Amino acid sequence: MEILIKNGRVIDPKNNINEKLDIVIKDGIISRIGKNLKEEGRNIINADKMIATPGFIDIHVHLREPGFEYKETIETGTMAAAAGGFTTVACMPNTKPVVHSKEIVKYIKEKSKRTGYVNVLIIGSITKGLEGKSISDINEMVEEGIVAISDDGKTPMDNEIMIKAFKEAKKYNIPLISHCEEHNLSNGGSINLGRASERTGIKGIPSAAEYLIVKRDIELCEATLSKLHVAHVSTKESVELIRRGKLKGLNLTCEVAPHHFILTDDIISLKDTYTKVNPPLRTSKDVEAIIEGIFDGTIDIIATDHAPHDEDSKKVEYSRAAFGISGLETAFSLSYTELVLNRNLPIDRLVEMLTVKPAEIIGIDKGSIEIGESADITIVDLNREYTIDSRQFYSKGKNTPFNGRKVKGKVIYTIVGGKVIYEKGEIRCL
Ligand SMILES: NC(=O)N[C@@H](CC(=O)O)C(=O)O
Ligand SMILES: [Zn+2]
Ligand SMILES: [Zn+2]
Repeated sequence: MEILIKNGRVIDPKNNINEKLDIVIKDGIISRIGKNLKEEGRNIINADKMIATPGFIDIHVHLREPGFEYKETIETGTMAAAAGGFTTVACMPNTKPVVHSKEIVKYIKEKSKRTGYVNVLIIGSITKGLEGKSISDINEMVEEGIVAISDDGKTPMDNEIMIKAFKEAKKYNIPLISHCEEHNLSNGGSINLGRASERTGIKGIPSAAEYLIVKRDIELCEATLSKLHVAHVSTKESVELIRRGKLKGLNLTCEVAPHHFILTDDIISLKDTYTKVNPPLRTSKDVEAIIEGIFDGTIDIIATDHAPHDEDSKKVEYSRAAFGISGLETAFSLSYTELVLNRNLPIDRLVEMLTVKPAEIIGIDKGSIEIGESADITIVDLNREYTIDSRQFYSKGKNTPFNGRKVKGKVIYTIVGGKVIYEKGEIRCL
C-alpha cells in the first residue's frame, strides 16, 4: 500500500526546499514529491499545519548493549530514538565488551536488525577496552561497516596512539570522534570548576580539561590530514579553537548537545544528580559562545549524547553518581524552543543540523527527501506545546534535568524505510 503524506511543509535543507508539498512512499522508497497528489488507493497521513523533514540523524548515542542492558537496550534506545524523530542513530562503543573487534560489531548489527526500531550505525573504539594503550582492530571493524572511531567517555592521552589512530581513520576515510578530556585535569571532578563548585563544594573540572585536548587533536588532525569530529563541545575556548581550525581549511567538524546550549551550572545542587554530565554544564559565557558557533556554522550539528542510566547509578552522592543525560526524546523540542523560538535561528538551519550535516560527517547517503531514496521522514507539529515528563520516555533512562520544562514542537510521526514506526505518542510493534 502506498502512503501519501499530505499538505505538510517539506523542509529539506540539502535541496533547499521549504514549501508545502505532498510526498508519496511506495515500497519503502520516496516515489513522488509534488503538489495536490491524488489520494485514491493511498494511505493518507494528514500533515496539514506540520512540517515534514528528513528523518533526524543522531551520531552520538549510547545504546548500552551489550553489557549494560539494565540501563538501555537496542530495543528501548531505538524506541526512544523514534519517539524523538530520529530515524538513524550511531552508537558509541563504551559497552561491555567494548566495541573493539568485528565480533562485537557483528553482534550489534544482528541485534539491531532483530530488535531495532530505527537504523543503527556503529562506532568502533580507538583503543582496545578504551584503555588508551593499543589500537583496536579497526581494519576488520571497517569491513563490518563501522562509520567512525571513538573512545567516547575517555581520551587516549598518549600522542603516539592518537597519531596511529588518526592515520587509521584516514586510511579508511572515516572520522575520528574525539571525547576531549585531559584526565589529569578532570581528575575526579563532577561539575564545572568555578562559582558552582565553590557554592556546592563539589569538585570542579576546569574548562582547560576540554580545550587542551581540542587543541591537541586539531593539531594532530592537521598534521595527519585526517578527519576530526569533536564530540559534545562545552566551552567557549573550544568553539574558538574549532573556528580557527576551520578557517585553516582542516577536515574538522563538531557537535553540541542541547543541554550545553540551554543549561548552565547555576542549576546544580547537591541533590540533583540528573545535572551531572560529561563534559559538565558550564557558564552563561560558554553557552553564548556555543550559540554564536551555531549561528556562524562553527558548530556543525546537534547530537544528543543520549546517555541513559539506571536509578542506582544516579541516586547516590553527587560525586559518585554516573555522568549522563537521557536525551533522545527531548532533543528536537528543546532545540526548536531554544534556538528557533527564543533566539531566531532559521528552522531550515536547525533541520540541517539534525539531518544532512550529520549524514555528511559520517559519510552516509541519508538526510534528505529525494525520489528514489529510502523513506526516512519525520513529521513535527511546531505549534504543539507540552511539558517534558520523563515517566513517558520509552528510554529506560529517566535521567533528564529537563523534567517539567515547557517546550514547543512535538514529533507526531516517525517513518523509517517507509514504515510508520511512531505515531502520536505510540510506538508501532515491529
Ligand atoms: N556524556 C556522559 O556524561 N556520559 C557518557 C559518556 C560520554 O559521552 O562521554 C556515558 O556513556 O554515560
Ligand atoms: Zn564523551
Ligand atoms: Zn557520549
